[in-house]
Amino acid sequence: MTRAAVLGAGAWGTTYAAVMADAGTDVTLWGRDDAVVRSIRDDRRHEGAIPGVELPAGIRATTDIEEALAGADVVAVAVPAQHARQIIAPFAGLVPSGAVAVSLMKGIELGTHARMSEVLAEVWDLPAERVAAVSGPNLAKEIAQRQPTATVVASVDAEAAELVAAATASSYFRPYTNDDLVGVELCGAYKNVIAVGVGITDGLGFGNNTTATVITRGLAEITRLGLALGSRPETFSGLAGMGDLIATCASPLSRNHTLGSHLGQGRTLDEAISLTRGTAEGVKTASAVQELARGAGVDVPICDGVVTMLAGEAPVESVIGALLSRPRKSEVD
Ligand SMILES: NC(=O)C1=CN([C@@H]2O[C@H](COP(=O)(O)OP(=O)(O)OC[C@H]3O[C@@H](n4cnc5c(N)ncnc54)[C@H](O)[C@@H]3O)[C@@H](O)[C@H]2O)C=CC1
Ligand SMILES: O=C(CO)COP(=O)(O)O
Repeated sequence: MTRAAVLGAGAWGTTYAAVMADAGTDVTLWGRDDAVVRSIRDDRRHEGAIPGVELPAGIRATTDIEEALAGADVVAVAVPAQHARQIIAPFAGLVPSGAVAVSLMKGIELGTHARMSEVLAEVWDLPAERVAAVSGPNLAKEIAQRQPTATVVASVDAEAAELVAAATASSYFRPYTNDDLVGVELCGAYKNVIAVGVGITDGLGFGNNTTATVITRGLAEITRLGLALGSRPETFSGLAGMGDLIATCASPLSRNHTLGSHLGQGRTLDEAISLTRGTAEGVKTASAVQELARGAGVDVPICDGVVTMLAGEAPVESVIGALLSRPRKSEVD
């Protein structure tokens, strides 16, 4: 039986541990908060992150990192992307050699522009074939209720991807594998920026045409940047690309979408953050993606607009006006 550790007992770490337990994997969930861990262990609940859900009996929960990592074949990490490096660094000597480290996170690190699997590999000194990322249309609350969905397990190593896929496959969760790690991670991080943008237009009261336009042109710029970074074109029309954009940009469960809609309704960024429960990665990742795109010489107008609106540097209406009045061009260039 595969043994797994999931680090980070927020909405996604807890849900992913539940998926693993339902898939028959021997899973231990590590969290820093004693009360949360006790509630998961004793009451099979995490009301703060996934209210109303009874977790499977198979999840062990602990605040003891050594206990969580002992003998793990798979180590999955779900903490806020901008803090991941600092959170996981102390565990370097405890990750079993040969384990596959999996990023469940959807962000790009500010300053370094590193993808989260790169952070795991660097901090834990892992070879590329022991690193993977999971990304797709995976709103935690729906999955915790065992609603059907699919996801993508990406790794340059087919065996590593298959190990992770097998450890999570169940009657409601279908993992596909993909060797385009760069593309899959870029999609997961960048869709959060686009979801903030869609949220803003929702908050302004615009309808489905606007949503579809931002999603579609958002996908065009994600694809443009991804291809410049060496990704495969097919990844962007897949589950991690179009699939996750649809889920996140359409759902009120999305924290990025929710945060954007508060901004569109005229709230400040601080107000929007405090009204949005949980981690909205798009806020910091927007600047990281913008810098990454500048370095690659790629035009990312929606991301630029989101960065400007998040910084409060111009009224949202004028940023949208500027986007619409850019010089006309061919759709397919
Ligand atoms: N919630 C969702 O539907 C999904 C989230 N993700 C990604 O998963 C990542 C985590 O998101 P969520 O679990 O939703 O966020 P969350 O805000 O629900 O939970 C974050 C967790 O990280 C923990 N944490 C923060 N600082 C810590 C520290 N210093 N040491 C230990 N733990 C610490 C918090 O206590 C919390 O339990 C993000 O990158 C997000 O984009 C990916 C797919 C779905
Ligand atoms: O990644 C997600 C769905 O796939 C969750 O989106 P939010 O982080 O915006 O809630």
